[in-house]
Amino acid sequence: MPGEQKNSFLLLYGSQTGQAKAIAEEIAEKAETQHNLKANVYCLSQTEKKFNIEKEKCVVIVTSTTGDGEPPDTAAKFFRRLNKKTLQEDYLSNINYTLLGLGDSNYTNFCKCGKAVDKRLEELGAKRFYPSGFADDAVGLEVVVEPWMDGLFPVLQRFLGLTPHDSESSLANMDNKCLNGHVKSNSTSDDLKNTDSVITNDSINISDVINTNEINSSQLKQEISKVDQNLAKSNGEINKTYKSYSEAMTNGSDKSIDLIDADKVPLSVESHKQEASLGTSIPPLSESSLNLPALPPAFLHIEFLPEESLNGLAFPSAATAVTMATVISAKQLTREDAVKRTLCLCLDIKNSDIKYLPGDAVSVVCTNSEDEVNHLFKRLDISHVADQVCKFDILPDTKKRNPSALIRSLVEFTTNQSEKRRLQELCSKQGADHYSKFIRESRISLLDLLLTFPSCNPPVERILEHLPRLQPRPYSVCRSEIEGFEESGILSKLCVSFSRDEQQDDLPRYVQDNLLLHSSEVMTLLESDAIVYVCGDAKNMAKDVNEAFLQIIQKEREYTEEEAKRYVMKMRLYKKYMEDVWT
Ligand SMILES: Cc1cc2nc3c(=O)[nH]c(=O)nc-3n(C[C@H](O)[C@H](O)[C@H](O)COP(=O)(O)O)c2cc1C
Repeated sequence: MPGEQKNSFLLLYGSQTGQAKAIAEEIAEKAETQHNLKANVYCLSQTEKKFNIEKEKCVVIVTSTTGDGEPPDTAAKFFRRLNKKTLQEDYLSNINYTLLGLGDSNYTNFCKCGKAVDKRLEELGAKRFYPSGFADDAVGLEVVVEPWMDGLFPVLQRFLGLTPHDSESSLANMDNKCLNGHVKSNSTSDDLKNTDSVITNDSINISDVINTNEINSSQLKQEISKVDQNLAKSNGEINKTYKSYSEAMTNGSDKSIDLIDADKVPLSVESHKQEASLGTSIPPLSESSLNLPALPPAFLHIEFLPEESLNGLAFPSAATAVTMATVISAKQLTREDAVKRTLCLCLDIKNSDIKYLPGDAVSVVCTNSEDEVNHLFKRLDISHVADQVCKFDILPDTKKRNPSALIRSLVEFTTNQSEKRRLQELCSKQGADHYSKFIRESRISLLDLLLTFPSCNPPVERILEHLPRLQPRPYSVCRSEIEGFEESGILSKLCVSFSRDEQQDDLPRYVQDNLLLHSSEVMTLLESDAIVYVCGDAKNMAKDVNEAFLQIIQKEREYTEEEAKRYVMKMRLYKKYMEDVWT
């Protein structure tokens, strides 16, 4: 834009739940602090107010996809403007852009919004100065985001005519037009079993793990005594990342090994040798060819607390203190052959202060298995302090609280050279595929990693930097009270669907069936300014409900599918179609 600094570029984000925004902010921060670049960051909703894309020279867009392949609410206006049929073919011929799409391959329309914007920009003459990337939440956004971001800066510097700090552009590594994080197959135990041909002497296998009883813990002990600290018996937090090794490695195979109960180990070693090999087929890389992410400084400090301060720590989002409830009955709602079992649990909260209304959410705090926690304590050699209470603090002068990627941070604490090498490979750009396959898709946990790399002995603070807090599980409160609303006239009509109950075939099983059954009434309501609230499962219910509305509009008003879609899109835009959905 006229008057802009030479090193500046426009950075736009479209975000529904905050991830694209956070990534855009990270790009802006890195651009400024590490690459002498200046990002002018705006939400896509600020189109025409803060920026006019057609007047820009260099634009970076980060956008997610929501609903059933829809743009985030904040990007809807931008999206509509961009899709105007009246725009000339060369409308954006002056701009140069790149795009990072966020999505989730569990959804049918993976990264639909990012892909549509990318395509439309190209159609309107915009030039892609750096390959667009599409990151998949199902396997971890970082698998694509990190290398994409790393490669972006040198290209931006060159593009803006600045001297790059690092002329080594990763463009060379990106021979595709787009960097696509959509993982097509799921890595299973079979994938791992079938790696015979690639197992080398370098491979790390389970027999190494199990036979290595001697863990070098001196470093850890040193670290612990240095900060004179205790560890809380925060088993939830410590244990959150643990998935049983057997689950991760053999995926339900009857040969599965049981690491859950430490006392039940020793494990059946031989039959699992191959399953446990991690990333063995990465071609040998020279030290200098490994492009590892920089390791940020540690930021966590641990402090003793007196015994009496145990418990009472509220969850940030909780409206009440955590209280104990007794399960007084449990009834299975689903049939025996149902894919998923649903239970109706009755909890006794007589002795608690909890009061609730329909619409509130009650969260259940599920603890982790004590055995798993103990196993991790044992591996970290901290069992002797595990029952003591402690407080974590971010060290003063910490600029950024994001830890480095877990595996990257483990490298420096690994003494065995071949293990170290394997970890380095797994966190290098070149090892990204293997990271996806052997770590992320196989759902390898922290404990799995530590067991697989026995010479890796990180101090506990570095581990804690990576562990997410144990999250409470929210359940919506609903009571039969709502029927009272109908009786008292607050509700003029109530239609309910009980999809899991045994019922006659001709009755509407799902909410979408009920909508279609009342098609004409629903259409009348839509036209009299009704607001639709959709709440629940995103993948099936919200998608099918959206489809039911499209059908109703087409049927009742003889609209084409395109027109019906525009109708619903408009409702979304004017907040007449609201979703609170999750997967
Ligand atoms: C309700 C909902 C619907 C979603 N629909 C899609 C979809 O249709 N296609 C897709 O690729 N990802 C979909 N996603 C995944 C998001 O795009 C992905 O999680 C992304 O990282 C979210 O970024 P944001 O926080 O910036 O919105 C959906 C996520 C949610 C919560």
